[in-house]
Amino acid sequence: MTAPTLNDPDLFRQQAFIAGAWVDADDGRTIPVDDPATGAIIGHVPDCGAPQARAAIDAAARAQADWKHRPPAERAAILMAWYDLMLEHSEDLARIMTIEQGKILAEALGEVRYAASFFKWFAEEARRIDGAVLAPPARDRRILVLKEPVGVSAAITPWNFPLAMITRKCAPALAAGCSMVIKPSELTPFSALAVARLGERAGVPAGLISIVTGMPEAIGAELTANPVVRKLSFTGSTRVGAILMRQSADTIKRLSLELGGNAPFLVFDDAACDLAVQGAMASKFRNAGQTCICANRVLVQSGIHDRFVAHLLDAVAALRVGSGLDPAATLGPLINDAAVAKVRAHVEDALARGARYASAPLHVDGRFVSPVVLTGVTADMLIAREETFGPVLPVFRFDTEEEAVRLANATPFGLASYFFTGSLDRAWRVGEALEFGMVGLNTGAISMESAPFGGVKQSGLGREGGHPGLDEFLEIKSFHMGGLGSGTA
Ligand SMILES: NC(=O)c1ccc[n+]([C@@H]2O[C@H](COP(=O)([O-])OP(=O)(O)OC[C@H]3O[C@@H](n4cnc5c(N)ncnc54)[C@H](O)[C@@H]3O)[C@@H](O)[C@H]2O)c1
Ligand SMILES: O=C[C@H](O)CS(=O)(=O)O
Repeated sequence: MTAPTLNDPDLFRQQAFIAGAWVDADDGRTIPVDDPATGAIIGHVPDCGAPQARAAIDAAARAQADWKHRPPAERAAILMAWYDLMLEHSEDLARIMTIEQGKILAEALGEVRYAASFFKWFAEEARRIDGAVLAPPARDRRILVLKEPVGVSAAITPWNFPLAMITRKCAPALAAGCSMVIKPSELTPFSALAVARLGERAGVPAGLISIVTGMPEAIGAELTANPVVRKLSFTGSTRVGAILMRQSADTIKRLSLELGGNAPFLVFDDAACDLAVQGAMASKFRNAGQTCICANRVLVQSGIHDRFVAHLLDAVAALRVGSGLDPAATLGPLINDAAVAKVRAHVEDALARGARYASAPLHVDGRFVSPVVLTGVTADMLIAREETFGPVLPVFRFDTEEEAVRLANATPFGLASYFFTGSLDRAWRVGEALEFGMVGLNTGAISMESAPFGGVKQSGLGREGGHPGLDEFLEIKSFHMGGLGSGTA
């Protein structure tokens, strides 16, 4: 076993965090976790089942009964202490993330800061959860609109951003006065356990959050069926999101679903070419292409196509594939062998249907995959219809704006989209015509704690981040007072 070398070894936890205690699985079973770069086992976590998930839910209910009455300033102070501890331990958190998920250390550090920012932003907002007093409908009536915490919430999170996808849920939940039971991906549990340890140090009350590690089906079944859980926040594939939605129906849970994407990236003739190349590189190759919002289809207008591709190839040629711990690397390994197989299948299918390599051909070494640019890509190819989730940039050619928007929208997904143009008129037309939850105009960077993040169609329900992210954990109560002034009140 090759556990990460840390400044604070206490942050590398190989036990689940349930009801304020660090525990093994009831039956002692564990799950190995490997380093995507080497395949070496870095450690094991408990394979907890439904009973331990139930214990976490019961503890969350007990803790939330008090937490919801804590003054917002007290809740905010704990979230800010958690924020400070995340930044203080950012190097260790990044190292754990790189070793279990594979992303290059610089990106892991970026994720730690991005993840921590949700604690700060929602600590500030915890003090501003106000309701309303309505204009009285009659002399003897008064109506208050109260905002109250949903109650016990659950979160199920993916492997590709193992810290940010947790804090993007946990921060608003606690700010709103809720508690949360978290099931991280079995592929990247150590980041979740480390941030829970810091939460414990920050003063998060015992039981308010739990990290239940283990294979997903049994834990997920409990989190979705247990009526004490009033809210499920899921980030992951659309396939699993649909399963969880069905499983949550019997108890009518509030749902936040952050699901898959198939982002179009449009480059019009009047775009600033270098800016568009920078945007494509930032969007496509972050986390080796393993992000829900990365450019999955790059559509380039005929007049700029060849110039854009030429500049793009220069930028791609500068990428360096290697271990995330190698300071010279800019592309880490993919998460597992299945991810590599999907990338290979997409490239082979595209080539078989007429696409061509513009870059060097695909080269695979274990889970290290070379960056590839394909041209002559068309809508009938797998790479156009599915998330590739790897460092392959497919270039489509289009002639008219109408054709570009039609092609962009021709997907059941609607998460992120991007377009580059120098025309203000086109910016409004295309920005409003794109059927996606998020649009980047002349930028490939659209993730920040203050802006609502989420998708339409089969990319999900609800939003995370910003004020909508807080509303996901609040209920509205209309409080009607009658008989006032009658001497009976
Ligand atoms: N929209 C977003 O914000 C966002 C962010 C990150 C990732 N994603 C999407 O997530 C996917 C990649 O992440 P992934 O491979 O971890 O997704 P995944 O759906 O395979 O797994 C996500 C989580 O769900 C759990 N899970 C799997 N099957 C389950 C079941 N039957 N019951 C309960 N839980 C179950 C997993 O253990 C994991 O914790 C991609 O599609 C990506 O687009 C979306
Ligand atoms: O993979 C999806 C993540 O939500 C991307 S980001 O961390 O929000 O940029």
